[in-house]
Amino acid sequence: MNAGLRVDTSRYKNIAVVGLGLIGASCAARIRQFDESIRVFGVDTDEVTLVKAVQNGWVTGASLPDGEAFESFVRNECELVILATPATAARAYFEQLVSWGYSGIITDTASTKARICSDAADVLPDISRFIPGHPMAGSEVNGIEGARVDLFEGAHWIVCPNEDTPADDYLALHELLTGMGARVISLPREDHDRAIAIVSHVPHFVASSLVELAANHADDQKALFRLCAGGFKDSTRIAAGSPELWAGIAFDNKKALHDGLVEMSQIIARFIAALEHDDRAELTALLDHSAKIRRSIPKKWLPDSENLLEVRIPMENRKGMVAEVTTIASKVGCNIQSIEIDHLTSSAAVLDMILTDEGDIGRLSIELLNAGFRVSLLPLSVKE
Ligand SMILES: NC(=O)C1=CN([C@@H]2O[C@H](COP(=O)(O)OP(=O)(O)OC[C@H]3O[C@@H](n4cnc5c(N)ncnc54)[C@H](O)[C@@H]3O)[C@@H](O)[C@H]2O)C=CC1
Ligand SMILES: O=C(O)C(=O)Cc1ccc(O)cc1
Repeated sequence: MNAGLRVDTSRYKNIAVVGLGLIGASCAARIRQFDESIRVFGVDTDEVTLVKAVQNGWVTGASLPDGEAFESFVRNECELVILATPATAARAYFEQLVSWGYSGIITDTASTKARICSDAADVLPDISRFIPGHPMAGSEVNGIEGARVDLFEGAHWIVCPNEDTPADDYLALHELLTGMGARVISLPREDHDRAIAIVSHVPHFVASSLVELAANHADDQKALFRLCAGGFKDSTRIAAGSPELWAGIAFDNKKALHDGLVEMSQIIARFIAALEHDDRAELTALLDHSAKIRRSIPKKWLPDSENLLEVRIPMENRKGMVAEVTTIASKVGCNIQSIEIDHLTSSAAVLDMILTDEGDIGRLSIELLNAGFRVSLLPLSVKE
């Protein structure tokens, strides 16, 4: 790897986690395990949750939202706020943080991005301080009881930088999240809700529908549900999630969820039609198509080999460069293990990314070149 003065990206040493439920407490626990020197201040409306977080050693301080200790932490120490409440609660925190003169970075974990981004834009005097995030890991067990230190291990964590996002802030967040075991994917915030409707929100409502179907046919629920094999359990686990949380997600992403469910009903209608027409070939073709696609999804996203690739791109005062480059890398399936800025001289810097052996490197180079970047690629031996 090239020598040179590195920007210190591990600079988040004082982090506030607001909402210590499944996601927030898992974040706090993992951050503390990753680096004990990081101070994590936890905030929740539920006092029992605060006590558990402190007892487990997942936070170094904790208070209710109106606690003086929270205000003092934000005013004097805090460099990063992670909002891990339902999305509807975020606006009040943006307002509170602004009133306390907070100028550090705010990120979040909400399942939808439109509402929280619009609230941030309304409230924050400088929208570049908000970098939206969304871990694609979770569970049907909500609250701190469901929290696990390894929840994000190997999971994708969507981050939505845009042209306003300062490179150093994005890089520092990337460093923290990869340190927590997650694999960071950049996605434009405008594309997030439509994409996630298909892979998360529609599946949740389909899972609930399957449970409804079975319930409609269960005189004695226990007897019918005892017949469930793994398939039913696999496809319905998420239906046990918090109804309040999911109703919130549904209305925050109403149009995309609605359109996805309509499309889903059209797909089911094709199965119904094939049955009605005794069309075995059509039914088999439909099943074959989805079986092939399902089999091609890896159980775990793992690099093909331990080979790493260093990608270096001169930085030419181009606004939003980091968002653009990382979004292109995510689009072609490349996994950025680390990303840093090499300041070669006072006026010349290079964006330096280490990629694992995944994705379409050829397409990455072409897309970066087409976007006007000068790119150099260097295979790295694992021992370097
Ligand atoms: N459940 C899941 O699998 C996933 C959830 N998310 C998102 O992460 C966020 C948190 O979800 P979960 O952790 O699952 O929810 P949760 O219900 O497990 O935890 C939420 C926590 O926030 C607290 N809380 C609620 N309102 C608050 C407020 N105004 N101020 C401070 N604390 C407050 C609650 O007491 C609770 O401890 C949501 O936006 C959700 O959409 C993201 C990925 C996965
Ligand atoms: O439990 C699971 O498998 C999930 O899919 C959890 C989940 C729930 C909500 C999200 O926004 C992201 C992930």
